[in-house]
Amino acid sequence: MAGLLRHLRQNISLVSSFGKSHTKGAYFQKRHLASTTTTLYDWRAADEYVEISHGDAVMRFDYVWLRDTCRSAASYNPKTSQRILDTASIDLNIRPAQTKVTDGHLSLTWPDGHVTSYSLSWLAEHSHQAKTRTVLQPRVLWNRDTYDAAQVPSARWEEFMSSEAELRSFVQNFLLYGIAFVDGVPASVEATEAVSERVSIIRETLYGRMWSFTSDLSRGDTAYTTQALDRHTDTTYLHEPCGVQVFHCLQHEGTGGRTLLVDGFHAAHAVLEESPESFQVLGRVPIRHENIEAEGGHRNHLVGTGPVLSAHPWNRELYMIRYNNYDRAPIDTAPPEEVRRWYAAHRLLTARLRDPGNELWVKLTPGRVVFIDNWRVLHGRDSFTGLRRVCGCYLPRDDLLSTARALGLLA
Ligand SMILES: C[N+](C)(C)CCCC[C@H](N)C(=O)O
Ligand SMILES: O=C(O)CCC(=O)C(=O)O
Ligand SMILES: [Fe+2]
Repeated sequence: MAGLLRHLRQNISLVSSFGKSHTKGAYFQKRHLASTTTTLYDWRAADEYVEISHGDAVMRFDYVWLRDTCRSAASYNPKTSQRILDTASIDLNIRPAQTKVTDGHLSLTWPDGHVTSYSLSWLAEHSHQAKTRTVLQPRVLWNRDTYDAAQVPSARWEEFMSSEAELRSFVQNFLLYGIAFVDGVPASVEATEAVSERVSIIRETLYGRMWSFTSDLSRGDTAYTTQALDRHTDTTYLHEPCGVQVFHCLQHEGTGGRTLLVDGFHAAHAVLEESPESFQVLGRVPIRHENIEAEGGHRNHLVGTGPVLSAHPWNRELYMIRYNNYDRAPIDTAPPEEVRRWYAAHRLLTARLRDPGNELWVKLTPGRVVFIDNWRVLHGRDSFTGLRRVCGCYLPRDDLLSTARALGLLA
């Protein structure tokens, strides 16, 4: 238990320490765990695996994995980046007839004569050990002061739509901070759609593809009123909540209606520091959220299940927070003693999320489009008076990450 907690803390703090030692550029280089000079590697062939040592890393590759992962033309098609080899046909006890390392390459000759070759640096990069030591997505956790101090630039509509460099730096900022802005966008649904499609495909939901809403209760949800909305993430009632939310306030003649943004990972990190047990409970207890509409021509009953905090099991890196107290369903997915612990943990997380120092308030105005990482950053709004119309859409997370990788970013 103590070991696991230490492990948790190390890995989560890795995420935040990226913030402290934030030097732009270093984030976006592809990490190479190993140099290609063979002299830096030690290797040894055992009965069931090859072991490669590099620095203090000892990496183990089982033979069945080495056969399955073979990148030769007969096993893998580089044109489609797809496997050809039928994995189920590999003898699970396969052993190479010959194993050697020359010029920084491991080569294995299998009993049927087929030769598989890997560069040691490629193997090191694809080792389980490397994965447990690195974060998938470097992030800068923020509160109001650190976000303000970072002076993250907004993208400009014209450049954003035409220049790949502008798009790339926008996506970079989105990945690091979980929010990013585009300024100078024409105040229309069409332009908002164009700006969104520049980043990814649009995710259609029960609210449609592009939506535009005002306080007319046209849907059975508090968003369609003038009331304040406390911080939350959207679409928690989907098993896979929408990855990104795009907002563009097209019109507001009245008072209030400011947008609240809170870095959920920063708050979760504070919980981990204060109470690792609470952090674990929030990652362990599956809860449900629901969206029920039975009036006004809409018939929906969506239910999504998942914990408040989700982390990758191999490195304990946080990748999603689900937090919506409006849409949360009765908790019947855990025994009473666990539920009691969950409420205490939820209270602590809520306190951190409500810390005024963590609140970033912005007034969205026509022309300023915000992209919010709905798996990380919570949003809310002030109550307001007067006519206010907001449009936007949701984007699937995978497709935004795909764009990021295609632009050469680490995601
Ligand atoms: C954004 N838009 C106005 C279309 C929908 C609002 C959905 C609100 C819902 N309670 C949720 O959190 O998902
Ligand atoms: O009105 C707003 O600014 C945001 C409302 C909201 O939370 C939503 O539409 O998801
Ligand atoms: Fe919302």
